[in-house]
Amino acid sequence: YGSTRPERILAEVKRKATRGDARSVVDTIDQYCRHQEWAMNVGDEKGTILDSIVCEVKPRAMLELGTYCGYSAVRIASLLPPNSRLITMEFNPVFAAIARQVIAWAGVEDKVVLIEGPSGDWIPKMKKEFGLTSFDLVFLDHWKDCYLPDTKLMEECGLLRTGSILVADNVICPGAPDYLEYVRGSPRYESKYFRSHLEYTRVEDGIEKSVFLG
Ligand SMILES: O=C(NCCCCc1cc2cnccc2s1)c1cc(-c2ccc(F)cc2)cc(O)c1O
Ligand SMILES: [Mg+2]
Repeated sequence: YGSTRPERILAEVKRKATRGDARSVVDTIDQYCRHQEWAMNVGDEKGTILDSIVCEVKPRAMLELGTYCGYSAVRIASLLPPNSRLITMEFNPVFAAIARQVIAWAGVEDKVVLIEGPSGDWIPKMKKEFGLTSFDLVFLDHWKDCYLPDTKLMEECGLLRTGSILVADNVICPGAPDYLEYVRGSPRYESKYFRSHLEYTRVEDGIEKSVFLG
């Protein structure tokens, strides 16, 4: 029987990473995905860009769309100030089950809430479910054709405030052209592109950072 890629990544984390050491979990996954088998983590190069934005913003309330194995959730959670929380959303229950274990192994489970299901269903009920006013920072890393509709939905649901920051992975590869056109063309956003590469490859990719102006 074949294990899944996320299961093999979890096995590698349990074998090689130090329990409670988020950095070692991140490095173990990067090593494995660079040298053994590619996987769609944001990766070390784009991860460094994400780290710098998280450190600059110091979000109290952060949302991640697209958990996968929990790589970026661990990366982000390890940088969050005390009393802040990352809500990360995953559609695929198999990925979510693996991510919960990776997050626990890294010892950041008290900063992370993992929710399962499609973003379109969850976004309208997040304020009530989590007693939120708005998100300080949102990392978009889920279906690329959902970046734009979900951004509009977050605006409509009042989940963005003046100064909220959107960080979008993969705006070049696989690409999110409609999203890019929107945030770059809208007077309600101040957008900036950080050129990088698709995780573990030489293919061009990048991260778009967009400040909501209200
Ligand atoms: O698809 C990607 N990520 C999204 C997985 C969608 C799952 C979810 C949907 C959904 C809906 N609602 C709530 C939560 C969620 S989670 C992705 C793909 C590549 C890639 C793949 C092949 C390739 F040749 C080149 C790049 C690289 C990346 O960095 C990616 O992030
Ligand atoms: Mg991605």
